[in-house]
Amino acid sequence: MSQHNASRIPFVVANWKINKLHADVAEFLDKVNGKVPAENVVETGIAAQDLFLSDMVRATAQSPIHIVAENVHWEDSGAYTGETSPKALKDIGAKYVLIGHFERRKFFNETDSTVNLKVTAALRNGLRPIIDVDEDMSTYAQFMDAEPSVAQVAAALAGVSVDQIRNVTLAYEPTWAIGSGEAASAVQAQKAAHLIRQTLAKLYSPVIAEQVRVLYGGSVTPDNAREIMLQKDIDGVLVGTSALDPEKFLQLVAIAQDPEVPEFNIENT
Ligand SMILES: O=C(CO)COP(=O)(O)O
Repeated sequence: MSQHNASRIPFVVANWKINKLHADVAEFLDKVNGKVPAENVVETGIAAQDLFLSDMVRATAQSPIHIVAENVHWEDSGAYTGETSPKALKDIGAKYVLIGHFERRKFFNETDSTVNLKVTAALRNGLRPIIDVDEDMSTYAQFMDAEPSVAQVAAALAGVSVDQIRNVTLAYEPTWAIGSGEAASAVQAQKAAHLIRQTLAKLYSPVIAEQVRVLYGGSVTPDNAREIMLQKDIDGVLVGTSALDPEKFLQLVAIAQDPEVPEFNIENT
């Protein structure tokens, strides 16, 4: 993982989806504040519902944890009832935004073209996109061609400049692994991350491809994270269920910090 390139600091991102209430958010942050490493060692982010983000920015003001939105609109302002402006997210102190998550594609009709509009809107406003690319079982069979993932990467990044790509993180999340308890194997995840990196090399350059972070997401737990994070092209994890638990979140961060260490002891944090 990141030891291969200094710009690829390991990154652990929690995606809470819509699973926490106000009091749960405060309790979680109380438990992890002061226990995550500096952001030049492991970067950490927590994605939550928009309505909690301002409170979370305040609660983590003294912490390196970054606050992540789960979605964003592609226009900065205007008559778009119910949407969230990228300008407003930047204004409240959000740093990253998830774009193109499989659940957004499945339940809210997001397409490659709306993903691309959102990516460019985020970058225009100084937000860093974490772009999800997925793959379903039927395409996995022809995985070495892996056109869907490759096509999603290319479509999401249309119009993204060489300067902007440095602020982009990609996340490979196979649809069948999300919430299923069945993560991709480390080898499968590595193959996909490598393919994403090859796509970046074609779109930009081999040097840039080595500088962009690629995460894995889908049923990551403290038990399987170590092997996944040891893979050469994987720079971190995007975690749903396990990251609802503050202790597991801290375990994942500790693994990202040093995946070679076999056992993590929470007492040592
Ligand atoms: O969707 C995910 C992260 O974005 C993964 O969710 P799970 O970790 O619950 O599989």
